[in-house]
Amino acid sequence: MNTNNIPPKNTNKKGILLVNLGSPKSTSVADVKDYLDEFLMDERVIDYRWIGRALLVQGIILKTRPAKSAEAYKTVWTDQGSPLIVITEQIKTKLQKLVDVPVEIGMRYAEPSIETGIQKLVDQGISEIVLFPLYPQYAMSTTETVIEKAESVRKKKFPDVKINYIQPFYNREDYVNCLAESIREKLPTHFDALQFSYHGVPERHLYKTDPSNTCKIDDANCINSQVETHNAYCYRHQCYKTTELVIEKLGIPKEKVIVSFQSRLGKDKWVEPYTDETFESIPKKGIKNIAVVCPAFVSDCLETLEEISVEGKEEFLHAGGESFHYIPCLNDEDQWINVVKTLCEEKLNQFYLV
Ligand SMILES: C=CC1=C(C)c2cc3[nH]c(cc4nc(cc5[nH]c(cc1n2)c(C)c5CCC(=O)O)C(CCC(=O)O)=C4C)c(C)c3C=C
Ligand SMILES: [Fe+2]
Ligand SMILES: [Fe+2]
Repeated sequence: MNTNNIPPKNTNKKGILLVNLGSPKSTSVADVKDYLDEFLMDERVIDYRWIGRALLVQGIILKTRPAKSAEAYKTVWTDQGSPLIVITEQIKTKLQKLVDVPVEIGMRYAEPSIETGIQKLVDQGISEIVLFPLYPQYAMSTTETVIEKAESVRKKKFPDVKINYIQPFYNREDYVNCLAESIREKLPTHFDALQFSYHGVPERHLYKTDPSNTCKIDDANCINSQVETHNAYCYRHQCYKTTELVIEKLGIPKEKVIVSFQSRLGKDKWVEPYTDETFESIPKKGIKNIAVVCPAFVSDCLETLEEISVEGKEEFLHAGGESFHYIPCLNDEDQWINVVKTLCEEKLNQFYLV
């Protein structure tokens, strides 16, 4: 019996699961179609009732998009596979050298799945997992669907496993410092504007996930909101907050900064301004030399390497722009891996407190 009031040491084996979005198995049209089917049939991505979602995704989008997306994937694919998965593996390898618990990766869509990742940890005797959704800002279509999926897998297949989830880190000082430093190192000497292009979401998602019902998608009731419950769940607020904190560290005035949202899909209204429209309009306003960074992504992927660095650049130059400088994501930079380590260790320690 423990008589000295010291809690018994928690000797359960612990591990880390890094979770990213996922990519198709290959660049074949069939594999891209399977991937898009799983991704877009997620009710937290296309949030229509099942029948509406199936009509839109399987009846319309999957008829033409897989072929187009497969061509795009071919332009970024590496000998090791999809950049997103290769880079997530690199993050894992570097993190593994810094922590004394096993690290695995899992993808929300396709393979290696979240279930595969948890299974690998369980096979090593682990029963307490820190799961890290690799998204700085919260969104229903990213953080929330990862947690939902992991909980459903856990309940069905691993009921004795405990999972602690790392929360969005969009405003953490260590993350902001590391992003600012990474941008500073890569900024060209001359630029008219630094553009922060975040992945877009439909405006409807913001209303849906706002527990405070106060978001009006404007400055006062979104960007500058002081309502904590709004701020904790508003993707748009968090994107603007990351931007504000990073440019403050960089000492770049607001007037030299553009925030925009990329990769919209379908006919719904998505969060504005749209990145592609910005690329087409700003050269006419005299902004001809830009640097672009994409902080919704921690690892480079199709949406940064093709949509921004190739297509976006073409759009901008075609519209009269003179220089377009893409700033890569944090990928496996050492300072970022240290932030990942700190976030994981904070959550690992919480297992000892319960
Ligand atoms: C970083 C955060 C992301 C959010 C928010 C997000 C929302 C979202 N995405 C789609 C549709 C597509 N996204 C696609 C690719 C893609 N999306 C993200 C991240 C977020 N998505 C990443 C990292 C990637 C790249 C994956 C890769 O393999 O490199 C695609 C597939 C590619 C294509 O066909 O263009 C689609 C489709 C929606 C509808 C949505 C929110 C509702
Ligand atoms: Fe996406
Ligand atoms: Fe908001």
